[in-house]
Amino acid sequence: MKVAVTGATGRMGREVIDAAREAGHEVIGVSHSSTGEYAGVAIEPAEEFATLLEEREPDATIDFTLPDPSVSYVTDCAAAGVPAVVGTTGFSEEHYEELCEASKAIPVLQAANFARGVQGLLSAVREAVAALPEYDVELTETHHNGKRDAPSGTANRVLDTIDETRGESPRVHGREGDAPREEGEIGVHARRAGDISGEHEVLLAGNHEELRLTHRAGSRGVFAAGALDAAEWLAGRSPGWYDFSDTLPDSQS
Ligand SMILES: NC(=O)C1=CN([C@@H]2O[C@H](COP(=O)(O)OP(=O)(O)OC[C@H]3O[C@@H](n4cnc5c(N)ncnc54)[C@H](OP(=O)(O)O)[C@@H]3O)[C@@H](O)[C@H]2O)C=CC1
Ligand SMILES: O=C(O)C1=N[C@H](C(=O)O)C[C@H](O)C1
Repeated sequence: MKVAVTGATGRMGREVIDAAREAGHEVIGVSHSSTGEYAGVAIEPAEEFATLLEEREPDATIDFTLPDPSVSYVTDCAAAGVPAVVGTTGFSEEHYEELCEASKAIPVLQAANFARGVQGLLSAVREAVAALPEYDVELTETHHNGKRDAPSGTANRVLDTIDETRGESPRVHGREGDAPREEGEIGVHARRAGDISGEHEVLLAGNHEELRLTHRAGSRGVFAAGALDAAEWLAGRSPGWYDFSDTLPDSQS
């Protein structure tokens, strides 16, 4: 597969390039900040991305950047007919609308977390919340000190999953003050420290017992591997909006 990697000099961009090279793929790096070479891969300037897509015709693009550049890259992919895998998080509603617009022309797969275990976490959370509707729920996510968006994209996905199961709950971010917990609220806590790749813990408590569901990524390589699998799966698909769960073995599609 020939794959273009945007945000090539970022933490995830470098990780995806390493994984793609390891798997024997042809890689085109794209960066807004530097050109040259990384791991034997030529890094092309972002302003030439649209031309590069037309001339080099990659099978897919993998993007881990920021919301605005991500939407811009995917819009160029739509114009050139190149499938887009998007790992970027922190999108607004307006960003999602633009990504959905692009998905009318090309297949787009956006996922807040490309670790396969997170699909297991989402299923476990759905089941636990359904089985224990009166238990208090608190969510804690922990990431490296360079992460910008909070709560994480994965945390937001977990919160949406809880809402889908037991109805919309008020979210209390980083609780403080002088009042007991309100019934039904969900506490959301974001920690930033060191080089932690990503940890999400859902705590359910009640009836003098606790249930803790935790996913911990051991390295960023986990996300890069999932994104590459998604790109291989997405290449050649029809235009549309796809979820990472669609690519996994027990999926119906
Ligand atoms: N879905 C998942 O599984 C995962 C998602 N993520 C998400 O991926 C995103 C990136 O994370 P991470 O790699 O740690 O972040 P980094 O800050 O390390 O990398 C982001 C890269 O985006 C590019 N960029 C920044 N500003 C601009 C701009 N104005 N125009 C174009 N490109 C720009 C830069 O690369 P360059 O200078 O080369 O252009 C930068 O290095 C985040 O949203 C994070 O939450 C992270 C891990 C896993
Ligand atoms: O920024 C990160 O590093 C990560 N971001 C994703 C998120 O926001 O959920 C996924 C993963 O936890 C790592």
